[in-house]
Amino acid sequence: MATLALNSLAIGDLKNIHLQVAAGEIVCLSGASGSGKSRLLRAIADLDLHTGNVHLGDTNQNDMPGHRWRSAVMMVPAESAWWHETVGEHFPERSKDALQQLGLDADAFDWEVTRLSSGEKQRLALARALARKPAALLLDEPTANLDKDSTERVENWLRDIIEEQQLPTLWVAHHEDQIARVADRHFHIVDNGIEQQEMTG
Ligand SMILES: Nc1ncnc2c1ncn2[C@@H]1O[C@H](COP(=O)(O)OP(=O)(O)OP(=O)(O)O)[C@@H](O)[C@H]1O
Repeated sequence: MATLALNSLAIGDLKNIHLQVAAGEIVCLSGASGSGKSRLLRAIADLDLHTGNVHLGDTNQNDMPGHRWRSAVMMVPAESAWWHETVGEHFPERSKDALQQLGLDADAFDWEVTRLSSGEKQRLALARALARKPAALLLDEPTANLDKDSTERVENWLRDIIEEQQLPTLWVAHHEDQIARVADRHFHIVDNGIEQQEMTG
């Protein structure tokens, strides 16, 4: 049950970012294309050089080896890389629950990754990330390739897990209606910083 805290974080054009995401809270981040949303997530995941501090609970990002930090503060990028031939090889164990809850065929573990549609890849990337039991989540447009039904199914699945496992979550989203459905708070990138928005609905 930890808070994810950004203090004076700076990367690219984004400067002096301060934000605390509480355990179980979903903070949505929006901004124009190229405004730095993905780079901000990459800085928090310690994938790109940045200045400032990121803490998960009492742990400073700088005090933990990068690979351990990234398995705790798990980023799901918009486009995931797949290292093995079949889907199942990317998972520590073959629990079919997540697949079914995401509306995927229970046999998907045996499929070759190349056979997956972009929407299936996106759902599997989420299932793969959650199977590793992270302590915080960074989601980069997690439903970008999904139709309306799949989007709502994935939103509900994520919200349940985030609540149940009390994961502080930063969720990059473009659509106001999605933000209204999932966000506890919403920030928009303005003038190289983030500005809290009023929640609608
Ligand atoms: N490694 C890098 N070094 C320097 N500049 C970079 C690097 N990666 C991305 N950029 C630039 O930083 C800016 C922000 O990119 P980013 O991918 O974070 O935007 P974004 O807000 O996520 O956009 P979109 O909504 O289109 O995905 C862009 O101008 C991009 O070209």
